[in-house]
Amino acid sequence: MRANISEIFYSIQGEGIFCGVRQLFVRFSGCNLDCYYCDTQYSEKCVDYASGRELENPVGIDYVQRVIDSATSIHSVSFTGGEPLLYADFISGLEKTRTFYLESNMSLPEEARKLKHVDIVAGDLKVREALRAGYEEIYERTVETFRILRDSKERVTFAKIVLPEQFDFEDVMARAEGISDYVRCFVLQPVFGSDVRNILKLQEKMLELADTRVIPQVHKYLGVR
Ligand SMILES: C[S@@+](CC[C@H](N)C(=O)[O-])C[C@H]1O[C@@H](n2cnc3c(N)ncnc32)[C@H](O)[C@@H]1O
Ligand SMILES: Nc1nc2[nH]cc(C(=O)O)c2c(=O)[nH]1
Ligand code: SF4
Ligand SMILES: [Mg+2]
Repeated sequence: MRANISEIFYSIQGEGIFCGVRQLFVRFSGCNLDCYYCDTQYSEKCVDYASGRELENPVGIDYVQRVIDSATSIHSVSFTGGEPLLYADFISGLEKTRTFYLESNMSLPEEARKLKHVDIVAGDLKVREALRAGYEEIYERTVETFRILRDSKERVTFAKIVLPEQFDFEDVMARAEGISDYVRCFVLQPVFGSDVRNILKLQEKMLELADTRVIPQVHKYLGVR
């Protein structure tokens, strides 16, 4: 099995409730959504910063398994992208020799069913303002994906809500309520560099519903990948 991978690197997890842990990141190329704020680009080749090599895409599963098996002092392996659920078959074909952490837009429930063995799910709940079209259908698929990969004794699942300065307060509250049974907590993540005043007001309201934290993208302040 093969997958298009943009980069493999070590860094600290810069987002969400595991902020600060050391991870091996595997970044898949390509996405089914088009968020206006997306900060991610893909290189044509797979750049493996862990070993200082460049590989042709698509990369074979045996190569990725070897990188994972030789990873040193990591908390977990972060599968991100792009959208890693587009590569659910590939990820489920890997032997879980480390803790698996999934970073997903949560819009592909059929693919999520293949990935029930992941240990940590950092799932986005997209706000209407993030997307150009098709929000209602994407939201429905998001609820279903959170239901499939819900928080449990075996898995930590939390939701990240990435917020611009202006957003529909009531709509975000209602959307969050729709998945609150499936997540351990909410993380409000500002679109990087934007004003947080409205986000702090939202936190105050959302705390009536669930544990809700405001955490920015820490890796960008540190200037690391
Ligand atoms: C690049 S995405 C990859 C995983 C998946 N496609 C998703 O959106 O969750 C990783 C995380 O970065 C967030 N993100 C992307 N661009 C951002 C920005 N400019 N400011 C804050 N968060 C951003 C996404 O919302 C997501 O939580
Ligand atoms: N350090 C660091 N932490 C991250 N957490 C989520 C990321 C992502 O792009 O998925 C990311 C990333 O790109 N870098
Ligand atoms: S879903 Fe993730 S990778 Fe895709 S466009 Fe949005 S932020 Fe970028
Ligand atoms: Mg990133």
